[in-house]
Amino acid sequence: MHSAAKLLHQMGPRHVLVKGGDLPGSCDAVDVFFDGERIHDLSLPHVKTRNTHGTGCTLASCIAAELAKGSPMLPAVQVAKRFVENALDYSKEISIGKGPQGPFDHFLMLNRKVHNFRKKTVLDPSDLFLYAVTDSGMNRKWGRSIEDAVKAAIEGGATIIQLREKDAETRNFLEAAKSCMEVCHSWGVPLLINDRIDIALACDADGVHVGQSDMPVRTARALLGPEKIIGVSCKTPEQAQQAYMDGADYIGSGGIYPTNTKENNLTIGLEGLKAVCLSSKLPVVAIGGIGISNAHAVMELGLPNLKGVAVVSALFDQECISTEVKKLYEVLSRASSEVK
Ligand SMILES: Cc1ncc(COP(=O)(O)OP(=O)(O)O)c(N)n1
Ligand SMILES: Cc1nc(C(=O)O)sc1CCOP(=O)(O)O
Repeated sequence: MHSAAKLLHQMGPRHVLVKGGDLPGSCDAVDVFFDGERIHDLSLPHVKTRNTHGTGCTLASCIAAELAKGSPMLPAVQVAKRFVENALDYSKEISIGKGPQGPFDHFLMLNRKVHNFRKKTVLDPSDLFLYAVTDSGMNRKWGRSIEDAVKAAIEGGATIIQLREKDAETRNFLEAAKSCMEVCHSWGVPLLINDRIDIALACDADGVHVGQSDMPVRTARALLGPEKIIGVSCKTPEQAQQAYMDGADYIGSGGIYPTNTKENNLTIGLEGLKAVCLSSKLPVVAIGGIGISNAHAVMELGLPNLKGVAVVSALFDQECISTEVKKLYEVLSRASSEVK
């Protein structure tokens, strides 16, 4: 497929997409996209069905529609591929006619609206505006419980919370997570768990945040189901494209600035953040070394899918958490009203 894509490219088109959905013996439908420089293997699970009549036309039309909306080529292809996969899954039980191939339901979106079948949007992207990420070491240093730190962050205006408790013992972590869930839900603020899918399941958290070397997004989705939020860390456009393909709900991208909170963390800077935002349709939250003094510079990039900042030490390594959250909220509000 790679060489076919390269040979086709030599004939003149700027981009080539070779479809591999019907390759025998593969559990994934792998398509190959070539832009003249890089080959991208686009892989989604293969939907087993005889109802495939019309998939090629739908794929091409969906790519054209995304391009018309202003999307670059690769994200347009990825959106179209996801759409076709959803539509195949949706149409797999249809039984019309007796031939070897059945129809693909082209009225998927309409029918979804009629039957209220649309996948629930689990994350409101505006929740990423002021994302507070806890740290057990900082709480210990200031003599606070996780619950008190979370309560103070929410009182100050945090819009989403992540429990990032790297050295907590499982039993203690679970108990704390359960109490934080009560606090968060009484305020209507989503609570995510860093890395630990087991803790998220056990306390019925709103979702998880995973890194590139943690549980893969697709496995996390299979374990958590469609209703939970999954965030994934991305430092490169390739990772951001994959995050969308894998079904993540948002991207955490950093380190924007150097940080003392995470050891040996690669700083990607504002340029790296921009590249990640531009290469994915997913909402993005910036992380790493962000605080009151530099949050404005991040948000003034004015990228439509950059929805907020995620912060650890500038909130939790401080004497009064709620005061720092309030100050940061003001900086972010000012920056976002300026770029609108
Ligand atoms: C919002 C957000 N973005 C990025 C990260 C980093 O996650 P990860 O890469 O898994 O690193 P650790 O947090 O596990 O050190 C995050 N936690 N939150
Ligand atoms: C947890 C984390 N992830 C990062 C990434 O770049 O993915 S940077 C980081 C630490 C952020 O802490 P602070 O706000 O104190 O700099």
